[in-house]
Amino acid sequence: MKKIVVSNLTKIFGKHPKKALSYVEEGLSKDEIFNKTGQTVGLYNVSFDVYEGEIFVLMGLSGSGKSTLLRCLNRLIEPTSGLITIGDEDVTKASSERLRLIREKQISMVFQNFALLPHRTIIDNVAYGLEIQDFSKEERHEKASVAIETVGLKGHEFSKPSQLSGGMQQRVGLARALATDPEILLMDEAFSALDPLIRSEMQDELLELEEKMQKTIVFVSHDLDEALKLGDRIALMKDGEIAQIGTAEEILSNPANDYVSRFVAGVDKTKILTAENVMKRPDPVVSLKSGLQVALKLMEKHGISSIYVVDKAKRLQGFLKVDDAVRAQKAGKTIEDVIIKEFPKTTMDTPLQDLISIRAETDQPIAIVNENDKLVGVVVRGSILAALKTTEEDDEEQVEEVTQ
Ligand SMILES: Nc1ncnc2c1ncn2[C@@H]1O[C@H](COP(=O)(O)OP(=O)(O)OP(=O)(O)O)[C@@H](O)[C@H]1O
Repeated sequence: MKKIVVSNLTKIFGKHPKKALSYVEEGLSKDEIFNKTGQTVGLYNVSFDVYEGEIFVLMGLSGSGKSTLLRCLNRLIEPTSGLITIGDEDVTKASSERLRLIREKQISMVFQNFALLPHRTIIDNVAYGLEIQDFSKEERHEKASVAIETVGLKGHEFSKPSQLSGGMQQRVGLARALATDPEILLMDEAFSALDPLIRSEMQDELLELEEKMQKTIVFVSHDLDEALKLGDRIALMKDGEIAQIGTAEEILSNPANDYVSRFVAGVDKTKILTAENVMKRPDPVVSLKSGLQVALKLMEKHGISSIYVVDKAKRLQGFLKVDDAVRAQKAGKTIEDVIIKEFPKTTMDTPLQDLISIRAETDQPIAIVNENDKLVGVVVRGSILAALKTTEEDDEEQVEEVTQ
């Protein structure tokens, strides 16, 4: 279900957006527009949806418009034009009183610099959002304690922020955002100020928390690895526009243009892509009860030297080699007598790097099965090589393999 819908959002910084807008429409660059008008194009014609319960990452270089876009969602920055719908509500039309309520109850923000109040204890920092909502002290502390426990800071309730490490302070920031139980979390470079190890730990914890909480999260990051790790989907921004939206796999395996290709060029695809991204259809297969004759016919028709064998429920039973099948048929045997049951088999979420290791140890294609052991795909060497190539030109040279 769509939680946030952004349509044709534009933000021009400056007092005379109209002139700048007409220049953007003419195709002038951001710099040219600034030189001519003194106005800065923050965002131009941005549209995307965020689904309930997903982590949607806004990624891009410095100045590409990530923070502007994030802040437009709760109108900390006023859009110049366009529509933002949250749930059923058009946020661009919300009154200032309604906006206050939305920010208090529906959308929380986590900032890079933690933004904690230095003289307050951790529990009172976390309870801050509840305090403005006039909860009693008892209720505030009760809810804040739960949030503190959620982020793993139990025992630190009465410390002051300066007594905590950077990583712990950002946990407080997260707990404060969670304490009001918002539907949406906006996280602006929330982990960027942390040391790499702590940062990676926080990313893992956010993923774990998200699994339990199922909040809708919009996460700004300029770090590609972070975006790939956290994002269910990623919007890659360039000069105030969206260059591509997609899952990490989609962006890596099918970059929309040269800019995206260059942006993701250094990524180790073997850790991101999985069997699901590289497998091909297991076509054809033969069922156990069809018998050797049908199996041989299918192999001949498709020009293949082996075939997977499935049972009535399409569960994978093994595979059959053409030579074995011919010999068995002559000897009056059945598929069961010659079916090979030892073969590489794995699931759709197996990373490419593991597929490569499996493939290195065997000549057989790798069978990909679902949770019911049904054959859903097959990975041949050509599919792995093709996935590792980056440019379209390379793709044309795809190595074909006909073992299957
Ligand atoms: N208040 C402002 N007034 C004028 N220009 C602004 C303002 N805020 C942002 N901009 C400009 O809008 C563009 C987008 O900035 P934004 O901060 O959204 O980028 P960003 O991708 O978040 O960058 P960073 O990672 O450095 O924070 C930039 O050119 C920036 O200079």
